[in-house]
Amino acid sequence: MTLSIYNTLTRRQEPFTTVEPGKVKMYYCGVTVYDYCHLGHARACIVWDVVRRYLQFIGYDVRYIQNFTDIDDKILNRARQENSSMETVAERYIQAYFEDMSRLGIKEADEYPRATHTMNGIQRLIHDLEHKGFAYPADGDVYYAVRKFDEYGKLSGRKLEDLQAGASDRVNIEDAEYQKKQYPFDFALWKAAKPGEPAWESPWGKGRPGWHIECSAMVRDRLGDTIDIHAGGADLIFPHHENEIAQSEAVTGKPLARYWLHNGMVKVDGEKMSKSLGNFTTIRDLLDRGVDPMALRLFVLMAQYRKPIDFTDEAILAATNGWHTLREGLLFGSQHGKQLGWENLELNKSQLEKFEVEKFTTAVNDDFNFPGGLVVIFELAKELRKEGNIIVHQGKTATSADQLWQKWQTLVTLADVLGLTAQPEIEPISQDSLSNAEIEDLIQKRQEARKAKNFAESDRIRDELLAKDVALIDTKEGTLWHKMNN
Ligand SMILES: Nc1ncnc2c1ncn2[C@@H]1O[C@H](COP(=O)(O)OP(=O)(O)OP(=O)(O)O)[C@@H](O)[C@H]1O
Ligand SMILES: [Zn+2]
Repeated sequence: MTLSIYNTLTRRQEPFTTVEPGKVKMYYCGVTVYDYCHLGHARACIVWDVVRRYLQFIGYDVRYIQNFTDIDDKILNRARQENSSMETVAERYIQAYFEDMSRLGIKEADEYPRATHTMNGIQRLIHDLEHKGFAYPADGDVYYAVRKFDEYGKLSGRKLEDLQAGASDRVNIEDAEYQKKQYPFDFALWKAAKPGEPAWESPWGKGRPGWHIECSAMVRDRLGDTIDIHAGGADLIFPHHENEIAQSEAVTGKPLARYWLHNGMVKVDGEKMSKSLGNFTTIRDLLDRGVDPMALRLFVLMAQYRKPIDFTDEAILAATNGWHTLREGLLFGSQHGKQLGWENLELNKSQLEKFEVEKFTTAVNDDFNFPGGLVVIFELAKELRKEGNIIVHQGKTATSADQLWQKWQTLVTLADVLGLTAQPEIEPISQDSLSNAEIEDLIQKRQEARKAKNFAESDRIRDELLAKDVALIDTKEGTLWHKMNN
């Protein structure tokens, strides 16, 4: 079975074919940099990282571009609050983005264009839109005339008439922007400079670009008129991606993207996790609480990528459990390889178990079914864990070293496609284990140390537990713990 994927644009699962054979051009709408990334961003970044890795695994040459939105009202508000500049805020959170994503093992994109670095491309596009009659200036702003683009609404399935009916009682006619627009759903391509805000020279006067135009300009500059995959969270389908299509396709007359892919939301109590709503947990908070980055990856990949997922402590604990099983399988080579006569542990793609690889690709080829791929990975990990136990307890196993080598190579290779890797040197597996009562006692002592603000002691206790394979997760309701070898 070859790869087929669900396309938001056609609302169908379709065979995957590319503009240029063997090559994939992919663009992902990245973060607006005004705060630390939360678990919703983690999901989006993990999903698209794994999609890219998988496409490479099945032989595509992938060019992957992800933007940073570094001009935005939210960034300006943040700069005002802390009495700094838009650049300072943006730089800080771009830096933080790279720190967090490297902890999660996200591969870097080929390029990270920023709105502030794309001013020529943005202005060229607005100029072309104006020239073709899709945009009109209004008092220093420039707006896109949505009624001029016949196909407006084709991605989201929303019709302008319905939008208008739904919004008539919510439109603020006092709003300055509203008064400049010829039609309420026209959107800003360029906004006239406001006092004290950063601004760029342009044919329409000093100002700054709207949000949607930056992505159209970046795609056009970096990847060309038609790309293969345009990705982002499902919250971006309308209006952001609808507007990107309207802008780009009005100018080029060609489809902006062959496939529109959208990841489902991370939710908290049924609501989207969001910076704006304030119901978020940052990636760094979660990892600093002791959750393994690979467990977070598993939390994301255990769900079909388009479906929403609820963030709960229990779900993270279940993923942590899964990760410890998988980790044991991945560490099989470093733990038992010497005894089995393996000289080095280098991976060799020609020595994989073809049948298992096929099961894995058959699963994932069905609309990036990563949970299906994980089933194959977990089967291998459990088999190797069992073999490891036999070796430890009986000194040897009846399975041949060659067979085990193939299994282990296959496991490590397939897990790596999902970005799941284990480091033996920083994750030693100890032999002596603690009783439940001893663990509870140490957790109690750690709580007391934390209450007394003796963080050195509380960290020491956490490390002591970790060295004995007991992981802690602090939650609002107290500390949960988990034995990593179970
Ligand atoms: N809760 C979520 N679950 C999954 N993906 C998300 C979530 N929130 C944001 N994303 C995705 O992350 C990427 C970057 O989002 P962006 O920086 O625009 O966040 P945002 O929506 O402005 O933030 P917020 O809504 O948290 O204020 C987008 O592709 C977006 O769809
Ligand atoms: Zn975008």
